[in-house]
Order: sequence, then structure tokens, then C-alpha cells
Amino acid sequence: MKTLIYLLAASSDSIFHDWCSSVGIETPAARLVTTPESVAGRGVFATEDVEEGDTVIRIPHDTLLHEYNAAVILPEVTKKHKKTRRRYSRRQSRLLRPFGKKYEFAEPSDLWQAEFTQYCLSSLESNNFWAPWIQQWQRDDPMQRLFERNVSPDDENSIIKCIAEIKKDLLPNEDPLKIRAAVDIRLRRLAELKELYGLADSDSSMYGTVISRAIDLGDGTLAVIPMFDMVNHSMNPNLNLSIDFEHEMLDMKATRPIKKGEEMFVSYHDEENQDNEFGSLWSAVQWGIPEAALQIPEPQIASAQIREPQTA
Ligand SMILES: C[S@@+](CC[C@H](N)C(=O)[O-])C[C@H]1O[C@@H](n2cnc3c(N)ncnc32)[C@H](O)[C@@H]1O
Repeated sequence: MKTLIYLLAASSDSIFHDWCSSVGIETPAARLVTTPESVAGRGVFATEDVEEGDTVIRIPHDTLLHEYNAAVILPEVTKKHKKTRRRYSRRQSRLLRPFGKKYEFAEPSDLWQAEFTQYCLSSLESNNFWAPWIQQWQRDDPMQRLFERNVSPDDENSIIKCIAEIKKDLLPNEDPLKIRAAVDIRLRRLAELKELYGLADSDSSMYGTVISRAIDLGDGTLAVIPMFDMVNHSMNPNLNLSIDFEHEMLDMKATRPIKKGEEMFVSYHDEENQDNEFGSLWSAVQWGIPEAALQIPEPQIASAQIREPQTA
């Protein structure tokens, strides 16, 4: 049974790689592998020995999922989002809101979460070029299970159970009251975003997945970056991301020599924001990352058997 699961996973990893090649993502020394050797059960591994500074992944700018590409690829969804943002601003303005309640948990900076969810759902529905990649997305942690089950912010039993799971699996040292506050905010925010954007209950799972994969490109633009989003987090990363403006590519380069079969990592941590939103609490509820993964020094480096792509 286990062998069958890994064979199926290997074929889905291959499908992902075929998709990468078809959209121009170059992976000269990297491969997505589903394996228990990865810190997260699936991760990106070196397919050959790599020297410091070598480029292991190159990603064209036009493959990124962000608001600018989405406006070109899904203009009708973008149009709806603009209208929704106007409705949101009216509701938040005291002058223009004689009736109705202000949104308390969905801040302007959270609106992208619902918008990305709709871009992804619409991509799957129209089977556009992002669809094969989005189909590969996974997230499995206590917060995601709450989203998937559409737990209401008032469902005390489910929330208490989730807090206990987060504490046990991800945050053994965190105060349960703080975990509760973080969970509560996210459930209430999702409830408001669902109402504002007209999201269905069945969309909550995509919501949880997409918010765990998006990053800030550094200028406030949020994006999910194909292939980069398959790389797991470490506080001792062996890859970094740089922008090649001339060729409109993102380059992932080795920050030190990497051996064939080693798992490759980036740091999801923003050095400047260690104590606030990128702290362990935020990482656990937003990203599904355990507190242990935020510790330095790094645990043992994993390595995996790299399978050659299956040919038909
Ligand atoms: C952006 S994805 C990374 C790729 C992911 N492993 C996959 O297969 O799609 C983020 C998810 O990976 C997992 N993850 C990333 N880094 C991790 C780590 N150091 N330890 C445990 N899980 C990790 C968490 O489940 C998180 O929700």
C-alpha cells in the first residue's frame, strides 16, 4: 500500500515537472519529490552536486500568480474584485455606512486572501495554465482542517480541539490563549471575507491553502511563485531568491554547496519581522509550520533518492 502511494506521488511529482517545463520554469538541479525524507513529506531536492552561487531554479515572471498577471489572465475576476473593494470601502466609512456593520477582522491588507482564492478557483474552473500547478497544492495542519470543515467562529468544541492540536503538533511552548486569539481572528476574518466576496463554504479549503503559499515580493506585492512554493522552510536555508530584471526571471541560487539528494530550503522568515507577524504563532496558524522549524541550529539535513522522470 505504502509503495503504491509513493508511486502515485512520484507520478504526480512528474506531472508537476512537465508543467514547469511547459511554462518555461527551468530546474537544472532541482526536483520536487514526495518522500518521507522531506521535512514536510514533499519538498525540493538537489538532482546533482551544486556549488555556492549556482542557479538551481529559474522562474519566468509571467508564471507568477499575483494581481498583475491575474488581471491579464482573469480580467473578469479582477473586475469583480474592484467592485468588491469599492463596496468594502463604503462599508468601512462611517459617513457612507448609515446601516450595516463595519468589517472588524478583514483589514484592507487581507482582501488579497479572498481575491487569490477566487483567482485559483477560477483557474481550476477554466482549466487555464495555472490549473495543473494549483491542483498540486497541499496543506495539512490543524488550522487548515478547521478551514476545510468550515468551522464557525462560535463552534467552541471544534476550536478547543484545534488549539490542543496546534499546541501538541506545532507550538508546544505557546500560551493556549494566544493560540486561541490567532485562530479566532482567522476564522472571523474568513467569515467576513466569505460574506464580502460571496465565497462558498467549499471555497474555504482553497483559502487556507493559498494563504499558506503566498509571499511578499518585497515591494508589498503578494504572489505565489511556482516551484519556489514547493520549497520547504528552514532557518538555515541553502537557497535564496533573486530577481533577474533583464530576463524577467526569478533565480533561486545556492547559498552554499549542496550535495545531490539533499533537501533544499528557503527561509520564510523575514529577518526584520521576527517578533511580530512572522513569529512562531503566526507561522503555525498561517503557514502550518512547526515551532521546531524556527529553531537554529538546523536539525539533520534530509536527503532523498532522486527518481528520474518517468517516460511514457
Ligand atoms: C509553501 S508550502 C511548501 C511545500 C509543501 N511541502 C508542499 O509539498 O506543497 C508550505 C507548507 O509546507 C510545510 N512545511 C514547510 N516547511 C516546513 C518545515 N520546515 N517543517 C514542517 N513543515 C514544513 C508546511 O506544511 C506548510 O504548510
